[in-house]
Amino acid sequence: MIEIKNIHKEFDGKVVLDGVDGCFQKGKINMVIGGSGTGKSVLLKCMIGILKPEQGKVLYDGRDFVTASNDTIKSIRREMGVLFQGGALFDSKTVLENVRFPLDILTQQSLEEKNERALICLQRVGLEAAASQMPSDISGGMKKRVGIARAIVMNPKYLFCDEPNSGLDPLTAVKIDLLIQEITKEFNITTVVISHDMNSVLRMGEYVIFLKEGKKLWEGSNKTLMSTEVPALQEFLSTKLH
Ligand SMILES: Nc1ncnc2c1ncn2[C@@H]1O[C@H](COP(=O)(O)OP(=O)(O)OP(=O)(O)O)[C@@H](O)[C@H]1O
Repeated sequence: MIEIKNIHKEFDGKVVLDGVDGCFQKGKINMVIGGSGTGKSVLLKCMIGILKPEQGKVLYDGRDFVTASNDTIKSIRREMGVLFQGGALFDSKTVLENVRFPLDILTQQSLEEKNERALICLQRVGLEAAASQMPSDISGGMKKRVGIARAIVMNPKYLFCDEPNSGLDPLTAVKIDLLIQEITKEFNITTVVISHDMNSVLRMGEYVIFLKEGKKLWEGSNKTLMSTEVPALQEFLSTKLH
């Protein structure tokens, strides 16, 4: 479980996150939604330690990431998998080398062990046949799958996905959502997904927080989302679902 408490973040006096709370459960797809510029990516960056909030706590199963010692930060980082927007693959590495990369920098395993683990993860996303291909030779959907394989290669407890569907056609988007859902359940991961895609939110958002201008204005499940009485969320939904 990840709990965020009273997160504040500002840049040059401009408040971007204003006291955001949330509780992201294990084995569930937790989603952060909201319009453009409302602080979703900044929240994700505060959660994974790319940015430091001025105030607030990010508790990983009770361990506060914001004030943790370097050793605790390192061990929590090893428990995180991140699927970056666009996949963020290294163009000069093969698919297998991309998936193996976290093992190369974070473990002392032999090359054989690392390749074996990377191949298992590639199999899990249905891409073992593409192991020796270069990222430039595979489709956008395949790149996302490689990104997912890389994100799970360290057996994470926590998985973060930033706009996993961006740039994908609707059918491929559904397949990527399904894969993220299956992996979350199969390995009992606390998964946090930032999304613009309402189809995706309605399909899989077991816990959803809605941000507007850096504040959390609503939280609930995909089942209760459409009956919200929060005007800002109603307005957001009306622009997304015509
Ligand atoms: N490093 C930074 N320095 C200054 N301002 C920043 C920085 N990062 C983000 N911001 C500002 O914080 C606000 C929130 O940005 P953020 O990227 O979190 O929005 P978002 O909700 O993810 O939007 P989108 O859906 O368009 O990606 C924006 O006004 C943005 O300009």
